[in-house]
Amino acid sequence: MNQELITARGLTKNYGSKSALDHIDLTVGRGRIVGLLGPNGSGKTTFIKLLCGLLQPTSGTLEVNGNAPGVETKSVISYLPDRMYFADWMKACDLTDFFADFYVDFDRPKAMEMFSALGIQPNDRLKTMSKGTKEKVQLALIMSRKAQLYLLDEPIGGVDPAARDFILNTILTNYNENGTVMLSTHLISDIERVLDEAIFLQNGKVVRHDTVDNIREQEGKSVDQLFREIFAYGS
Ligand SMILES: Nc1ncnc2c1ncn2[C@@H]1O[C@H](COP(=O)(O)OP(=O)(O)OP(=O)(O)O)[C@@H](O)[C@H]1O
Repeated sequence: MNQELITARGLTKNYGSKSALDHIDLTVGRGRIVGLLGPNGSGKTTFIKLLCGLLQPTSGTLEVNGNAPGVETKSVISYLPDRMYFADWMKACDLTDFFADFYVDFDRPKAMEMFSALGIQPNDRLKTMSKGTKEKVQLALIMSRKAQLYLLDEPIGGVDPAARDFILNTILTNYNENGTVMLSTHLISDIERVLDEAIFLQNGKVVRHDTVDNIREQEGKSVDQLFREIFAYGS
């Protein structure tokens, strides 16, 4: 198992004449926490959906664990989409049943523990919860799988700053250590303390992929500062 977890070669995705990802080459190893960073429309969600097998590349190749996204890779990926996909009438505890049925790697006691730490009542229905609480429920479920790759599309967008810290600590302490977490976000200053690596996307191209330590050492600035410079309007 020494191959890279993610390998993209010349990965390109077009929507009609619009190019969302343009000849991406990158590799990501195991046990990493990786930030997928870029302005609106830079291709973050498209990349995540390609990894999940929800979209097919227009050209180039993409592999997770040496396999093109498909049935085999789906069983090792735990995916938090950018919007809620559960029916509103479901209770938090119904969702744990659902996950237990679907995923052999789901750890129900862990999910219940996380619900409790996040102040989520298992018998509450989603429709009675605030947007941020629904996000916490989803994240607790997603992180309670023992997956190899966690793909989190904007996991902390809707939650308050105190909950953000708690969620980031949850990500740090609760995921499978040999697994990799890739998360897209605009809240870079909030998340950069947990990141090992950052991938900067701009107009569907990787403009920088480096470890956070290298960025800090070589640039003498935080990832958030570097992002603001690279993507400054009018620059
Ligand atoms: N279904 C679609 N049909 C046509 N164009 C699309 C579609 N989905 C995305 N795009 C375009 O592809 C580009 C990349 O979109 P994507 O959603 O991957 O970006 P993003 O970095 O996730 O953006 P955001 O930060 O706003 O969520 C954008 O120009 C977007 O308009």
